[in-house]
Amino acid sequence: MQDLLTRFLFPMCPHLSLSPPPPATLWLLLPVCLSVGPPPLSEMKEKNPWHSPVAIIITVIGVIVIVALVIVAVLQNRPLAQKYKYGIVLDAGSSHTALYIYEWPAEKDNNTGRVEQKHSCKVIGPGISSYASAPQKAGESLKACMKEAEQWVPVKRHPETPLYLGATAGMRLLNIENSAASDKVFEAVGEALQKSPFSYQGARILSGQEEGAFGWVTVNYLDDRLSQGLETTGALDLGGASTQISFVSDQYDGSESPSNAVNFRLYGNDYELYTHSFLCYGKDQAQRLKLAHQTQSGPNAVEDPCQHPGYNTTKKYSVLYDSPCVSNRKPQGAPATFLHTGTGNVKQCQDVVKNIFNFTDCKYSQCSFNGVYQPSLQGPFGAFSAYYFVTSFLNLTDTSVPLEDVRKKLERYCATSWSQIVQEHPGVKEKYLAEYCFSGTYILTLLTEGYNFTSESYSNINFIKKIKGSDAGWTLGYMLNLTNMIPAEAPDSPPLPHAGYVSIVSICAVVIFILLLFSLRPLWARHCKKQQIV
Ligand SMILES: Nc1ncnc2c1ncn2[C@@H]1O[C@H](COP(=O)(O)OP(=O)(O)OP(=O)(O)O)[C@@H](O)[C@H]1O
Repeated sequence: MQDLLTRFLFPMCPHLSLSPPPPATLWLLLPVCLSVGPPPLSEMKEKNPWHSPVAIIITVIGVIVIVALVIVAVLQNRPLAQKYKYGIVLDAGSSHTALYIYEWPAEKDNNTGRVEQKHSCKVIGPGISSYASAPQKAGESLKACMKEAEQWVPVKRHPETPLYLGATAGMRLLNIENSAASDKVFEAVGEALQKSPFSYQGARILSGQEEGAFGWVTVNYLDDRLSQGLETTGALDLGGASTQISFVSDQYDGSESPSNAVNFRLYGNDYELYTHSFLCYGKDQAQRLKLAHQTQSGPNAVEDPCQHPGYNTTKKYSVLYDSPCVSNRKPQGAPATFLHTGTGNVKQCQDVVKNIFNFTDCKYSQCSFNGVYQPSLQGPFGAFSAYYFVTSFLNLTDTSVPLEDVRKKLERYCATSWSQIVQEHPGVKEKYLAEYCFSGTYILTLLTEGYNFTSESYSNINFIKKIKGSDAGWTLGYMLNLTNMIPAEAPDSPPLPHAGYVSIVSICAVVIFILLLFSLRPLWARHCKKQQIV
């Protein structure tokens, strides 16, 4: 090649030198040769070589190349039409089933905080455990939400979209009571879900520990605490049939009560999580526990301080005791029904509620209740599900309000007559309305006497429904875990973002081009001089 240059190209530039320069400098001289062109000897000293037509052409080409480079850099980094992936989780709870659709950018499977809830659908009817005597209906009940999901997820993504069903305390209880019935419900549900166009990954009962731990993952993932290695938030979940508490405590290394430990390695950080699920201490089952206690003394009628004055309803024993949480407490010779009336007295309600807890037995260094170990509370807490439904209805989500004032507010609410409550809240389900006084009292008792939140630490609780548009609950954490979307190690990131890299390369190309031209000027001048001398 150098030979070619010496033979053909160099003679085209006789103005540079009569004897060809060494081959290594030929390449460097070439642009100068072409750009400068052979000036007439007379003008050699005066005329600015940069004004020659070839120089202008070369400059224009240089500018075009630079503009092209910049255009390539800009096009390379323009926001592309984003492609998304999807995942669907059905939360088959004790009181109802809900479907959640999650969405994340297709190329960012492993990135942090990018999975978001796209849509949720509340299945009409009760939880799947209520279909024990007609399992087919459990499957049918899911159809409407599954149809909705088909519309929300783009058709071409259907076959690759994983679909999971996780059942919680309602099915845990049914499984304890009648495992054959629980299997049949799962069979029916599985059949229905297999017919969907999604990639069905199975239905199973989550353990209480999983429910607590995945709720904690969800809260901390959505808050970007895991990826950034920040202090984590504890998770408080109050369902219909069970309740979970999960948090990281410096005091807990799993040696005391190891059954409460869950270990995670997420984004390069190790977490030793304390978690406990109390079966039968969800809001609905706790109400049963309380009524079961109250009906012991007088089976025909219960005067309930947790119901509003004027509340008066006949209830069936068969319904009240239809749960393994209370079935062994049914009073001997109990009538078919009992009269449930209200007196609306919070202090007495608190005393009745306390009866469902055992605060005395504890074989560990410290306990929450029922002999369950609990390390000292630490850090902020997110409280969701029924914690939020109840406190938001009662206007008690502001935890900066002193606990004493919260209690006074609840006292006034409970003392309000039932007729007034119904009149003031025409749009609220009567079942919920009848329970807010009890639920509020239960939540305060559970938090303060059960989990040992004090007047100070109570203000560390945040009652939440959603975080950045996604519902707080176990479902997102469950899906992130099953799809391996949270890496154990922090992902290696390139030292520069792509846009930065392209910009730096472009700038360097321009600078090198300019430096090259300038560095060749003396060379060019020397050759011109040589020509003059000759
Ligand atoms: N708007 C509301 N007001 C009051 N209570 C509500 C409201 N919506 C739901 N609930 C009740 O809150 C409780 C918790 O609901 P959630 O859906 O979280 O529980 P679940 O998943 O059915 O229960 P579990 O997790 O124990 O299986 C249930 O008792 C439910 O009936």
